[in-house]
Amino acid sequence: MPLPIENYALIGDTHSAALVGTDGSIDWLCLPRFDSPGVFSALLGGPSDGHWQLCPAGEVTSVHRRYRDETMVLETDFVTPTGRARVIDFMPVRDRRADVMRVVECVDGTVEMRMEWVIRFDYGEIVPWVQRRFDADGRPAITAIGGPDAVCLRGDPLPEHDSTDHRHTVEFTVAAGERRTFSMTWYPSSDSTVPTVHDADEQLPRTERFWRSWARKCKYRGPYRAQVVRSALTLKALTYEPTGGIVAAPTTSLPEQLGGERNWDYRYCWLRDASLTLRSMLDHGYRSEAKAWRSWLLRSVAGDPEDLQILYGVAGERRLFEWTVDTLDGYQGAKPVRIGNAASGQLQLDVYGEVLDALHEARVEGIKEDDFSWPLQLALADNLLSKWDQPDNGIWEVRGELRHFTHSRMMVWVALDRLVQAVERSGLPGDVERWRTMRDEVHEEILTKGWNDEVGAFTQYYGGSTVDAAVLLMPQMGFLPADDERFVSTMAVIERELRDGPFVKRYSTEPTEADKTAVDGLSPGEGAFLMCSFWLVRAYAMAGRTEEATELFDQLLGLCNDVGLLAEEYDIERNRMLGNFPQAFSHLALISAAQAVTTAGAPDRGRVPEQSDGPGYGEHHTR
Ligand SMILES: OC[C@H]1O[C@H](O[C@H]2O[C@H](CO)[C@@H](O)[C@H](O)[C@H]2O)[C@H](O)[C@@H](O)[C@@H]1O
Repeated sequence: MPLPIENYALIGDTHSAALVGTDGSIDWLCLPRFDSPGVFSALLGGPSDGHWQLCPAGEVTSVHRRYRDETMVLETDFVTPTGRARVIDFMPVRDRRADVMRVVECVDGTVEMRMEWVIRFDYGEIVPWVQRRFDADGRPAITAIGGPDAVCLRGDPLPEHDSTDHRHTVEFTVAAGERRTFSMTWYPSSDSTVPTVHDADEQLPRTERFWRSWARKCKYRGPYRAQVVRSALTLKALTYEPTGGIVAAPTTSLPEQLGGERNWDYRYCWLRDASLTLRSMLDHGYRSEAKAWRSWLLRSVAGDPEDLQILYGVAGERRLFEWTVDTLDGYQGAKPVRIGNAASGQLQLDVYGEVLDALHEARVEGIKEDDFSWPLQLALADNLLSKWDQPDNGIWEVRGELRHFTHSRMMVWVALDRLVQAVERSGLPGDVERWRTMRDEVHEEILTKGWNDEVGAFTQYYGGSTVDAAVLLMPQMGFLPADDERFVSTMAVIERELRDGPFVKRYSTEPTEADKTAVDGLSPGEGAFLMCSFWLVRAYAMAGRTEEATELFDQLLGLCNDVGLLAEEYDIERNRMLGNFPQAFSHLALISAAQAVTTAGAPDRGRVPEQSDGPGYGEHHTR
């Protein structure tokens, strides 16, 4: 049985990433890319679907783990009755191959360790052909080959094969001061030679230097620096370095409802998620990531703008057909396990607003347009104008009826507004008269059709009677000021209908009296959506409700797991994380809320160097 989601930590090499449990087991890893088939898929089934466990053989009295300061190098300390062993896990920043390295150190006493390595390619389907061989340097290795993939395992001692269930296991003892290293390297099965081993003593400091130098660039200097940097590191770990694409999360099918069907594959680049990530990186000094993402975007959407998709593969791939892995039981039984994402074929008008807003922000930050980037925005504008008034699937990618979602309409306004600003402020060429007229028409339309007098709020969609947390973005996007009485009233309805303690649901998944069909076309029930809570923090801060903003933000920080990570959603009743993990949405929203709280409390804060004295993880977990 896989662990609770919050018991995992992430290691990565900006090509792919692995989840390591508090039990020392790597239960999720896809190689060579984020969206490649899993080589360890125990997370979505059981141990026999592939995992790599390294932990004490006997009783463990406690486990403590942390990232090595501002890096993605994980340290897990296992305390046992006979001593304390430390496992250091990391993925060296890549040159041409993919490695996972695990170092065991005995901190004190003596500890009997156990390693179990179960390698399965293609999401648990392929039991590979395993051999003991020697690499080019004559060192012993175990190689596993299946289809296009091969891996080799090195270390001392190497595990023994158990032919009954195709596991490899070994036990060994470490005494205080002793150290053992293990590594697993992925390579194409067509390579005839086994790659030589990389030296952990070189790779560890090199990997640490990479992450530290990246973290040092973060401009945020307020009381929440530790949490902001951890979130920024997580976003960087979700970036596919060769192309600049950013995945929404490194996992698929971690359920939004335990045992439920709301299981989706997030190992792709959503224009929405990536645009929001880019904005948050730009706000904190990461210009080169912003430029790389812009290039990814330009390449991905190049071609006929009519064919614009709302998500792409990490290298810009368009075919992301959704299918299910029926041989996997799903995370703690939540079936199906989905690969690919059918949302790629949806119409989501808000995406135009998010993309044009992020590119506007890049311009404001001094990233110049080039021969490709402004013509592309003009093409996006033409494309939007050909469909701007159609009903769509909305930000939440509903699989029910298409509607005029108020948030989508607002983001159409954002798209037009940023185009107008490009001409007015940056002197770029464009049909500004037309855009300005349409922008003002859409504004008026939302104020009329999105507003419901009886409810006293902007509703989820035109003609509806329920609310949606996405409307909290109105002041942030510049659509209405935070003290506008219609927004203040909408915020009150959202607090009443969707808020429970620090948690905010994105919308109600229950059918209503007025509308018998659940808006998302799925069976009811899901967790609270963490990004929505961070939006509320920001809305409070913008409305001058500083104390409420700070209090809510501190409570939300308390929901982060012991190493500062957040999933997409939270199960309020069971006090557990839900959904794909860690999710870019949650972390980018944390960064943006931290900035809002910091500057709302003291407008000159946020850029002033000072010591981090904010609350730590897990310290404010109250409802
Ligand atoms: O709620 C149903 C939809 O759920 C997923 O979409 C969510 O994740 C996306 C990636 O983070 C995000 O952009 C979107 O706003 C979220 O609602 C899933 O990917 C969809 O296929 C599914 O219909």
